[in-house]
Parts: sequence; structure tokens; C-alpha cells
Amino acid sequence: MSEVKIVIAGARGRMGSEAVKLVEETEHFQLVGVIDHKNEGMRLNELEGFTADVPIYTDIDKCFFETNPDVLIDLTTPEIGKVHTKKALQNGVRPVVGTTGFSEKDLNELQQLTEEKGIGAIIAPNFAIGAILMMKFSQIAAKYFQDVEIIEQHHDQKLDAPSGTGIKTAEMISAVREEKQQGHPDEKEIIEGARGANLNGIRLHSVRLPGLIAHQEVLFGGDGQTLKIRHDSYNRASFMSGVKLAVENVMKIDLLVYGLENIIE
Ligand SMILES: NC(=O)C1=CN([C@@H]2O[C@H](COP(=O)(O)OP(=O)(O)OC[C@H]3O[C@@H](n4cnc5c(N)ncnc54)[C@H](O)[C@@H]3O)[C@@H](O)[C@H]2O)C=CC1
Ligand SMILES: O=C(O)C1=N[C@H](C(=O)O)C[C@H](O)C1
Repeated sequence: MSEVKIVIAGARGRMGSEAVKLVEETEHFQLVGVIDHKNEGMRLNELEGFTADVPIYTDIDKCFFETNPDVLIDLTTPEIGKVHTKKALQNGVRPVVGTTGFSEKDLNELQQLTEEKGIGAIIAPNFAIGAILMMKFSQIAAKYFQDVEIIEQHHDQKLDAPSGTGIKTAEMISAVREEKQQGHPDEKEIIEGARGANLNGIRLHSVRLPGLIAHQEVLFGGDGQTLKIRHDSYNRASFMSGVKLAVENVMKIDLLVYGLENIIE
């Protein structure tokens, strides 16, 4: 594979700093710049903990103009991630987006823009291969068990709830099961939120605690039995083989792919 020139947005973050390491360690990847909301004009290796000698930009258009990247990896926040993804597509740069918290409307807009531009884009709520399998296995199980609740657990610095993975899992399950209102038909929440969020009748519960990284259990119930499908990420390195796969694949496609399950066999 020929060399892929990459810009990372959110490089100082928990995920972004891991992605910088991945790009530096991968022979056919080249880091050409990073996008930050501060440190304009500095080099990344001037910041503690980084060795890559690449420019830091606060202006994404300037970054794309000066570095001419093939791919933008975005690991920022829901609000800014959307702006970056649009800007990338408008500049002919293929986005690989791990940032979560995009609405259905955002995804539709990005899909339309990708079609207009005719270049590849990947938005993946979870890059960990084990998490992709958890979602796939849950989709299979949902054909046999109609009643399901999702419990996702994350560190307490997470901005969005439910998690992108929780939402994607519920969407994948919804695609194969008839909508069902679960629990007792007359149930009442004594305290608002007790039954969690509701996506097509599937309840999603979000736990936020220090000490956690990213964990999800999909809990199915049937007559006299339950089935639990669980995935745990214990560090951010767990996401990096998926980031690598996404960067390699985004160079070969000309449409928007939402979810890594669509590019792994
Ligand atoms: N798809 C996946 O597998 C995973 C996705 N995530 C998602 O990735 C995103 C980042 O997560 P973390 O690294 O934990 O967050 P973080 O808070 O550690 O990092 C976010 C970074 O974005 C930067 N940032 C904020 N505003 C910016 C702007 N205007 N321009 C450039 N950079 C800006 C911050 O300075 C920070 O360095 C979140 O949306 C999270 O849900 C996290 C883990 C795995
Ligand atoms: O913010 C995180 O940490 C994570 N976010 C993603 C999500 O919202 O699903 C992926 C993973 O769960 C970690």
C-alpha cells in the first residue's frame, strides 16, 4: 500500500495521543500535522510526551492547504467533530471519525456530502474489534431473544450519553427485531430516568465512574433464561487496530461507512 498522509484532530487527547503513536509506528502511514484548539504555530514534539516533529494548527483549512493530507482522523468532541468531518470532505480529505455523539441528522448530512464529493469516509462509534463482535453477536442473538437491555459503562470524563457504541448496538438490534415495548405495560418511573433511554423500545443504561474505560453488556431475557454478551476495553490501545483498518479501508472506498462491522468480514 502506498504511503497515507494523515492529520489527527484531538492529538493531545486520550484517544488522539494513542492514534499519534499508531501513525508513527505504522510504516505506510505518515503524520503530516495535527489540529488542536490551542498551540498554533508550535510543533507537536514541543509538547510533553510527544516525539513527532509536525506542525500544530488551530485552523483546519490552513492545515489541509499546507499539509495536503489523504486522511483526517478525528477524535475530538461531538460539536467540533462534525465541523471537522464536513471540512475534510469539502477539502477532498477522507475522514476517519471515532468521535461519538453525532445525531441521525448529522449522519444523514455527512452521508449526502460524501456522496456529492465521491470520496470515502468512515465513522466508527467503536474501533475495538471485540466491541464490533459484541454488536454482531448481539444482532444474531436478537433474532432469538426479543427482550434486550443495554448497559454501557464509561469513565466519568465522557461527554455523550448514551455512548456511540450503545446507540449503534441498539440500531443493529432494531434492524432485525420487531419493535417491542419491554417491561410491564403499566410500569411507571418513580424517579425519572430509572428505566434508561429508549431507542425503538430498547432500554439503554449509562454508567459513568472514575476507574472505568469502556465496557458494555447486552442483556437478553427469555423464558427461564438470560444471555449476556459483554465487551471490555481496558486501555485505549484496544481501539488502535481498528483505527489502522479504517485508515487503510477509507482509501479504497467512495462512500460513507458507518460502523466498522461493515468493513470486517
Ligand atoms: N470510536 C472509538 O472507538 C472511540 C471513540 N471515542 C470518542 O473519541 C472522542 C475523544 O475521546 P477522548 O480521547 O477520550 O477525549 P479527550 O477529551 O481525551 O480528547 C479530546 C481532544 O479533543 C481536543 N479538542 C477539543 N476541541 C477541539 C478543537 N476545537 N479542535 C481540535 N481539538 C479539539 C481536546 O483538546 C482533546 O485533546 C470522544 O467523542 C469519544 O467518545 C473514544 C474512545 C474510542
Ligand atoms: O468516550 C469513550 O471513551 C468511548 N467512546 C465510544 C462510544 O461512545 O461508544 C467508544 C468507546 O466506548 C469509548
